[in-house]
Amino acid sequence: MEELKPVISIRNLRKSYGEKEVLKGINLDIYRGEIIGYIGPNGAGKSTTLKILIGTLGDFSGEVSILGYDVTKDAMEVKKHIGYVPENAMLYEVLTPMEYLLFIGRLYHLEDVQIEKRATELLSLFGLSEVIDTRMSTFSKGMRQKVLLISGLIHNPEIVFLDEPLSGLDANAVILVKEILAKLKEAGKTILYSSHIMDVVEKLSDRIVIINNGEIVANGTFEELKTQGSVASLESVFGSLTGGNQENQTRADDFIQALSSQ
Ligand SMILES: Nc1ncnc2c1ncn2[C@@H]1O[C@H](COP(=O)(O)OP(=O)(O)OP(=O)(O)O)[C@@H](O)[C@H]1O
Repeated sequence: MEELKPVISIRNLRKSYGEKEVLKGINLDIYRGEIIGYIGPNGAGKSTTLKILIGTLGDFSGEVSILGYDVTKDAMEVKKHIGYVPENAMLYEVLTPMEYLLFIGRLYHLEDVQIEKRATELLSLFGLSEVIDTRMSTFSKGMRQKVLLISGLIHNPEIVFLDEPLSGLDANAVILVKEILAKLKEAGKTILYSSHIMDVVEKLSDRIVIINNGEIVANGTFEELKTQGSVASLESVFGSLTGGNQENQTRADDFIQALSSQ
Protein backbone atom coordinates (compact mmCIF):
# COMPACT_ATOMS: atom_id res chain seq x y z
CA MET A 1 0.00 0.00 0.00
CA GLU A 2 1.23 3.47 -0.86
CA GLU A 3 2.12 5.45 2.21
CA LEU A 4 -0.21 8.38 2.79
CA LYS A 5 1.74 11.58 2.23
CA PRO A 6 0.72 14.81 3.91
CA VAL A 7 -0.36 17.62 1.57
CA ILE A 8 1.01 20.14 4.06
CA SER A 9 4.15 19.40 5.99
CA ILE A 10 5.73 21.68 8.57
CA ARG A 11 9.02 20.68 10.19
CA ASN A 12 10.67 22.48 13.06
CA LEU A 13 9.34 25.86 11.97
CA ARG A 14 10.82 28.79 13.83
CA LYS A 15 10.21 32.47 13.23
CA SER A 16 11.46 35.52 15.09
CA TYR A 17 10.65 39.18 14.88
CA GLY A 18 13.88 40.80 16.00
CA GLU A 19 14.78 39.27 19.36
CA LYS A 20 11.35 37.82 19.89
CA GLU A 21 10.81 34.21 18.81
CA VAL A 22 7.11 33.83 17.96
CA LEU A 23 7.17 30.31 16.46
CA LYS A 24 9.28 27.92 18.49
CA GLY A 25 9.57 24.72 16.49
CA ILE A 26 6.20 23.89 14.94
CA ASN A 27 5.75 20.35 13.55
CA LEU A 28 2.53 19.56 11.75
CA ASP A 29 1.31 17.22 8.99
CA ILE A 30 -2.03 17.74 7.29
CA TYR A 31 -3.61 15.18 4.97
CA ARG A 32 -5.84 15.57 1.92
CA GLY A 33 -9.45 16.30 2.75
CA GLU A 34 -8.89 17.27 6.38
CA ILE A 35 -10.44 20.34 7.98
CA ILE A 36 -8.08 21.60 10.64
CA GLY A 37 -9.08 24.20 13.20
CA TYR A 38 -5.98 26.14 14.26
CA ILE A 39 -6.68 27.90 17.51
CA GLY A 40 -4.78 29.76 20.19
CA PRO A 41 -4.85 32.94 22.27
CA ASN A 42 -4.21 36.36 20.71
CA GLY A 43 -0.60 36.61 19.67
CA ALA A 44 0.02 32.83 19.83
CA GLY A 45 1.36 32.70 16.26
CA LYS A 46 -1.61 31.58 14.14
CA SER A 47 -1.48 34.33 11.50
CA THR A 48 2.31 34.07 11.37
CA THR A 49 2.04 30.34 10.57
CA LEU A 50 -0.59 31.01 7.91
CA LYS A 51 1.46 33.77 6.29
CA ILE A 52 4.47 31.46 6.08
CA LEU A 53 2.33 28.74 4.51
CA ILE A 54 0.99 31.05 1.82
CA GLY A 55 4.45 32.42 1.10
CA THR A 56 4.06 36.05 2.16
CA LEU A 57 6.42 35.80 5.12
CA GLY A 58 9.96 34.58 4.60
CA ASP A 59 12.97 34.65 6.86
CA PHE A 60 12.03 31.61 8.94
CA SER A 61 13.88 28.42 9.71
CA GLY A 62 12.63 24.88 9.22
CA GLU A 63 10.96 23.16 6.29
CA VAL A 64 7.50 23.99 5.04
CA SER A 65 6.08 22.26 1.99
CA ILE A 66 2.73 22.08 0.27
CA LEU A 67 1.97 19.23 -2.14
CA GLY A 68 5.67 18.47 -2.00
CA TYR A 69 6.65 22.01 -3.09
CA ASP A 70 8.84 24.09 -0.84
CA VAL A 71 6.95 27.28 0.06
CA THR A 72 10.04 29.42 -0.41
CA LYS A 73 11.79 27.83 -3.38
CA ASP A 74 8.66 26.84 -5.32
CA ALA A 75 6.47 29.75 -4.25
CA MET A 76 4.82 30.22 -7.66
CA GLU A 77 3.88 26.55 -7.90
CA VAL A 78 2.46 26.60 -4.37
CA LYS A 79 0.34 29.68 -5.13
CA LYS A 80 -1.43 27.91 -8.00
CA HIS A 81 -2.85 25.33 -5.63
CA ILE A 82 -3.80 27.38 -2.60
CA GLY A 83 -6.41 29.93 -1.69
CA TYR A 84 -6.12 32.36 1.20
CA VAL A 85 -8.80 34.31 2.99
CA PRO A 86 -7.01 36.84 5.18
CA GLU A 87 -8.18 38.47 8.36
CA ASN A 88 -9.15 42.12 7.92
CA ALA A 89 -7.43 42.38 4.57
CA MET A 90 -7.30 45.62 2.80
CA LEU A 91 -9.90 45.58 0.12
CA TYR A 92 -9.54 48.08 -2.67
CA GLU A 93 -12.51 50.05 -1.47
CA VAL A 94 -12.84 52.16 -4.58
CA LEU A 95 -13.59 49.01 -6.54
CA THR A 96 -16.89 47.21 -6.80
CA PRO A 97 -17.06 43.51 -5.82
CA MET A 98 -17.09 42.53 -9.50
CA GLU A 99 -14.07 44.71 -10.31
CA TYR A 100 -12.19 43.35 -7.31
CA LEU A 101 -12.96 39.73 -8.17
CA LEU A 102 -11.95 40.34 -11.80
CA PHE A 103 -8.66 41.74 -10.53
CA ILE A 104 -8.05 38.73 -8.26
CA GLY A 105 -9.24 36.18 -10.82
CA ARG A 106 -6.88 37.58 -13.46
CA LEU A 107 -3.97 37.12 -11.06
CA TYR A 108 -4.83 33.42 -11.21
CA HIS A 109 -5.02 33.57 -15.01
CA LEU A 110 -8.73 32.86 -15.14
CA GLU A 111 -10.65 34.07 -18.21
CA ASP A 112 -12.85 37.12 -17.63
CA VAL A 113 -16.02 35.28 -18.67
CA GLN A 114 -15.30 32.56 -16.15
CA ILE A 115 -14.58 35.06 -13.38
CA GLU A 116 -17.77 36.98 -14.15
CA LYS A 117 -19.83 33.81 -14.10
CA ARG A 118 -18.36 32.54 -10.82
CA ALA A 119 -18.43 35.97 -9.17
CA THR A 120 -22.07 36.54 -10.10
CA GLU A 121 -23.11 33.15 -8.72
CA LEU A 122 -21.05 33.33 -5.56
CA LEU A 123 -22.02 36.93 -4.74
CA SER A 124 -25.64 35.97 -5.24
CA LEU A 125 -25.27 33.04 -2.80
CA PHE A 126 -24.12 35.56 -0.20
CA GLY A 127 -26.99 37.91 -0.94
CA LEU A 128 -24.77 40.53 -2.56
CA SER A 129 -26.33 40.56 -6.05
CA GLU A 130 -27.71 44.06 -5.66
CA VAL A 131 -24.35 45.59 -4.78
CA ILE A 132 -22.29 43.77 -7.36
CA ASP A 133 -21.47 47.08 -9.08
CA THR A 134 -21.40 49.29 -5.96
CA ARG A 135 -18.11 50.60 -4.60
CA MET A 136 -17.12 48.70 -1.47
CA SER A 137 -16.25 51.82 0.56
CA THR A 138 -19.73 51.84 2.10
CA PHE A 139 -19.85 48.09 2.78
CA SER A 140 -20.28 46.68 6.28
CA LYS A 141 -17.61 44.44 7.80
CA GLY A 142 -19.67 41.36 7.03
CA MET A 143 -20.17 42.35 3.39
CA ARG A 144 -16.44 42.84 2.98
CA GLN A 145 -15.71 39.52 4.64
CA LYS A 146 -18.00 37.80 2.16
CA VAL A 147 -16.21 39.38 -0.81
CA LEU A 148 -12.86 38.36 0.69
CA LEU A 149 -14.05 34.82 1.15
CA ILE A 150 -15.10 34.62 -2.49
CA SER A 151 -11.79 36.14 -3.61
CA GLY A 152 -9.87 33.37 -1.79
CA LEU A 153 -11.91 30.63 -3.44
CA ILE A 154 -12.63 31.95 -6.93
CA HIS A 155 -9.86 29.89 -8.59
CA ASN A 156 -11.19 26.71 -6.97
CA PRO A 157 -7.97 25.87 -5.07
CA GLU A 158 -7.16 22.42 -3.67
CA ILE A 159 -5.98 23.79 -0.36
CA VAL A 160 -7.65 26.65 1.46
CA PHE A 161 -6.24 28.75 4.29
CA LEU A 162 -8.58 31.01 6.21
CA ASP A 163 -7.65 33.41 8.97
CA GLU A 164 -10.71 34.08 11.12
CA PRO A 165 -13.19 33.51 8.28
CA LEU A 166 -16.21 34.06 10.50
CA SER A 167 -15.12 37.39 11.86
CA GLY A 168 -17.76 40.05 11.38
CA LEU A 169 -20.38 37.72 9.95
CA ASP A 170 -23.92 37.54 11.27
CA ALA A 171 -25.51 34.27 12.41
CA ASN A 172 -26.92 33.40 8.98
CA ALA A 173 -23.67 34.07 7.20
CA VAL A 174 -21.80 31.97 9.79
CA ILE A 175 -24.14 29.08 9.00
CA LEU A 176 -23.56 29.56 5.27
CA VAL A 177 -19.78 29.66 5.66
CA LYS A 178 -19.87 26.55 7.82
CA GLU A 179 -21.89 24.81 5.09
CA ILE A 180 -19.45 26.00 2.44
CA LEU A 181 -16.48 24.66 4.39
CA ALA A 182 -18.23 21.31 4.82
CA LYS A 183 -18.97 21.16 1.07
CA LEU A 184 -15.40 22.07 0.20
CA LYS A 185 -14.29 19.18 2.36
CA GLU A 186 -16.75 16.88 0.59
CA ALA A 187 -15.18 18.00 -2.67
CA GLY A 188 -11.84 16.74 -1.36
CA LYS A 189 -10.29 20.09 -0.46
CA THR A 190 -7.94 20.48 2.46
CA ILE A 191 -8.72 23.34 4.82
CA LEU A 192 -6.73 25.01 7.57
CA TYR A 193 -8.49 27.83 9.36
CA SER A 194 -8.05 29.82 12.51
CA SER A 195 -10.96 30.92 14.62
CA HIS A 196 -11.83 32.11 18.07
CA ILE A 197 -15.34 30.72 17.90
CA MET A 198 -14.94 27.53 19.87
CA ASP A 199 -18.29 25.88 19.25
CA VAL A 200 -17.77 26.25 15.49
CA VAL A 201 -14.26 24.81 15.69
CA GLU A 202 -15.58 21.98 17.85
CA LYS A 203 -18.23 21.02 15.30
CA LEU A 204 -16.43 21.70 12.05
CA SER A 205 -12.91 20.39 12.50
CA ASP A 206 -11.65 16.88 11.83
CA ARG A 207 -8.67 17.81 13.91
CA ILE A 208 -7.96 20.68 16.25
CA VAL A 209 -4.49 22.09 16.70
CA ILE A 210 -3.93 24.40 19.65
CA ILE A 211 -0.97 26.76 19.61
CA ASN A 212 0.16 28.68 22.65
CA ASN A 213 3.10 31.04 22.81
CA GLY A 214 4.58 29.73 19.54
CA GLU A 215 4.27 26.03 20.40
CA ILE A 216 1.70 23.38 19.57
CA VAL A 217 0.19 22.24 22.86
CA ALA A 218 -2.52 19.93 21.50
CA ASN A 219 -3.26 18.16 18.23
CA GLY A 220 -6.16 15.76 17.86
CA THR A 221 -9.86 15.26 17.30
CA PHE A 222 -12.19 17.03 19.68
CA GLU A 223 -12.93 13.65 21.30
CA GLU A 224 -9.22 13.05 21.85
CA LEU A 225 -8.65 16.49 23.31
CA LYS A 226 -11.63 16.07 25.59
CA THR A 227 -10.30 12.84 27.10
CA GLN A 228 -6.88 14.39 27.65
CA GLY A 229 -8.33 17.11 29.79
CA SER A 230 -11.44 15.28 31.04
CA VAL A 231 -13.50 18.37 30.31
CA ALA A 232 -16.71 18.88 28.39
CA SER A 233 -16.13 21.74 25.99
CA LEU A 234 -13.38 22.92 23.66
CA GLU A 235 -13.47 26.22 25.54
CA SER A 236 -12.39 24.48 28.74
CA VAL A 237 -9.72 22.40 26.97
CA PHE A 238 -8.45 25.62 25.43
CA GLY A 239 -8.47 27.42 28.76
CA SER A 240 -6.67 24.66 30.61
CA LEU A 241 -3.97 24.25 27.94
CA THR A 242 -3.33 27.93 27.40
CA GLY A 243 -3.63 28.93 31.03
CA GLY A 244 -6.63 31.16 30.41
CA ASN A 245 -9.26 29.80 32.81
CA GLN A 246 -7.95 31.04 36.14
CA GLU A 247 -6.33 34.08 34.62
CA ASN A 248 -9.60 35.20 33.03
CA GLN A 249 -11.46 34.91 36.34
CA THR A 250 -8.89 37.14 38.01
CA ARG A 251 -8.80 39.60 35.13
CA ALA A 252 -12.58 39.90 35.06
CA ASP A 253 -12.54 40.61 38.82
CA ASP A 254 -9.80 43.23 38.32
CA PHE A 255 -11.73 44.78 35.45
CA ILE A 256 -14.87 45.26 37.53
CA GLN A 257 -12.75 46.51 40.41
CA ALA A 258 -11.07 49.11 38.19
CA LEU A 259 -14.44 50.31 36.91
CA SER A 260 -15.72 50.96 40.38
CA SER A 261 -12.55 52.59 41.74
CA GLN A 262 -12.84 56.25 42.73
N1 LIG B 1 5.54 42.52 12.09
C1 LIG B 1 5.72 42.16 13.36
N2 LIG B 1 6.72 42.65 14.09
C2 LIG B 1 6.92 42.28 15.37
N3 LIG B 1 6.14 41.39 16.03
C3 LIG B 1 5.11 40.86 15.34
C4 LIG B 1 4.84 41.22 13.97
N4 LIG B 1 3.75 40.53 13.57
C5 LIG B 1 3.36 39.77 14.63
N5 LIG B 1 4.17 39.98 15.69
C6 LIG B 1 4.08 39.32 17.00
O1 LIG B 1 4.13 37.92 16.79
C7 LIG B 1 3.29 37.25 17.70
C8 LIG B 1 2.36 36.33 16.94
O2 LIG B 1 1.45 37.10 16.16
P1 LIG B 1 0.31 36.46 15.29
O3 LIG B 1 -0.35 37.56 14.52
O4 LIG B 1 0.85 35.32 14.51
O5 LIG B 1 -0.68 35.90 16.39
P2 LIG B 1 -2.15 35.29 16.26
O6 LIG B 1 -2.11 33.98 16.97
O7 LIG B 1 -2.58 35.28 14.85
O8 LIG B 1 -3.01 36.31 17.11
P3 LIG B 1 -4.52 36.89 16.94
O9 LIG B 1 -5.42 35.85 17.52
O10 LIG B 1 -4.47 38.11 17.81
O11 LIG B 1 -4.76 37.18 15.50
C9 LIG B 1 2.57 38.32 18.51
O12 LIG B 1 3.24 38.46 19.73
C10 LIG B 1 2.74 39.57 17.68
O13 LIG B 1 2.81 40.69 18.50
